[in-house]
Amino acid sequence: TAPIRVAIAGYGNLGRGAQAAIKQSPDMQLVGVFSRRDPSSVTLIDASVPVYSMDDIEHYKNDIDVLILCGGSKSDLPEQGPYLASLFNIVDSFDTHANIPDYYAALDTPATQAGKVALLSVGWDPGLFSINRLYGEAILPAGETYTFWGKGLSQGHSDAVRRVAGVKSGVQYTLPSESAMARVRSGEQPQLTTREKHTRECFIVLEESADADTVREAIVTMPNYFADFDTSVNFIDQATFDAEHQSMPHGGFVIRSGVSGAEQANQVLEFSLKLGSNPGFTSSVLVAYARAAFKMNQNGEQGARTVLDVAPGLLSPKSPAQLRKELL
Ligand SMILES: NC(=O)C1=CN([C@@H]2O[C@H](COP(=O)(O)OP(=O)(O)OC[C@H]3O[C@@H](n4cnc5c(N)ncnc54)[C@H](OP(=O)(O)O)[C@@H]3O)[C@@H](O)[C@H]2O)C=CC1
Ligand SMILES: N[C@@H](C[C@H]1CC(C(=O)O)=NO1)C(=O)O
Repeated sequence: TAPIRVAIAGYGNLGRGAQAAIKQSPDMQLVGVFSRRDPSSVTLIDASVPVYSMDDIEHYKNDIDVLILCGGSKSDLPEQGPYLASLFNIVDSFDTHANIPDYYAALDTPATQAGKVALLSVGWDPGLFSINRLYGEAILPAGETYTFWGKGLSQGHSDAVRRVAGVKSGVQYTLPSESAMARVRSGEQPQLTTREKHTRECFIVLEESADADTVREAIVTMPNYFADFDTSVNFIDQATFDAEHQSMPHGGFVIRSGVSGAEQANQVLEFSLKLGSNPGFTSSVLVAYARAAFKMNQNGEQGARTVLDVAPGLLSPKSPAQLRKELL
């Protein structure tokens, strides 16, 4: 069968990872990369495909089976998603959790009208962690669910600080509360506030003219990203940033602690990730779900979907018969 024709929209950490993941997918062909920047200024991890201007993407409507959106959730996807969903099957990693219902609606209308699938909020949280929170609640209705991240680099929060006026470079690390995790693992089932579970640590290089207090205030009060957390903001110079903040490890776990069965036994469901590269993993999830989005559309589905709507078998390049033979 013909390869699935894939393209990438937005070429940053996720975009680079998506190109690498597509190379690992024998059933896919990368058609090209689209960027808002001047294509001649965008360097691919390998120059095997053209870089096009995002302004021209409509002209490739019939050349792309599924488009992988790798823009930032803070301000790129809210603008790009609805437009691109009117042209292509898309997958994206939108992760501003509080805004997912509104963003879902904003994609559903154009995707339905275009007869395309828009698979949003794909990744690990939201994404694989969402699926495991669902398993936990559905299978162990009498219980509590906890999610912990880090210590590691959140790309969503790093993208968000980079969008603050006066920030030249920035990253954000998420630190889980050791005491909160210990209480959960002991089976206590504590009621924990957002602030009791994680703290956030930012490292920022300021633009020449920027005021540190103004930048710090804009970050720590930022709704949905920092306002509900104890957040520290550390200002460093570019040389230190370049030397000490280039890797993007992360990870975390979802744990459901509940009771079930005639004997009302204690049951624990846990799913964990240990990521050497947050973008390298997230983009691999995006590529697997790009395969599923294409198949769903081929099967006649249209409109917005999330990972909670996707049958796991669709993620695999293997046929259902092969999967039954190999994985059940
Ligand atoms: N659901 C999940 O589990 C996860 C979701 N995410 C999401 O992924 C999003 C993207 O993360 P990430 O790839 O790290 O973001 P980046 O900051 O690396 O890239 C975001 C966009 O910025 C532009 N860009 C990239 N590099 C440059 C540059 N040097 N100069 C100018 N513009 C540039 C690109 O657009 P263009 O090419 O058009 O200029 C790119 O699409 C995050 O905002 C987060 O929300 C990330 C991890 C997990
Ligand atoms: N979407 C997150 C993926 C995980 C990481 C995270 C956090 O550290 O707050 N929340 O969810 C990311 O952008 O890295």
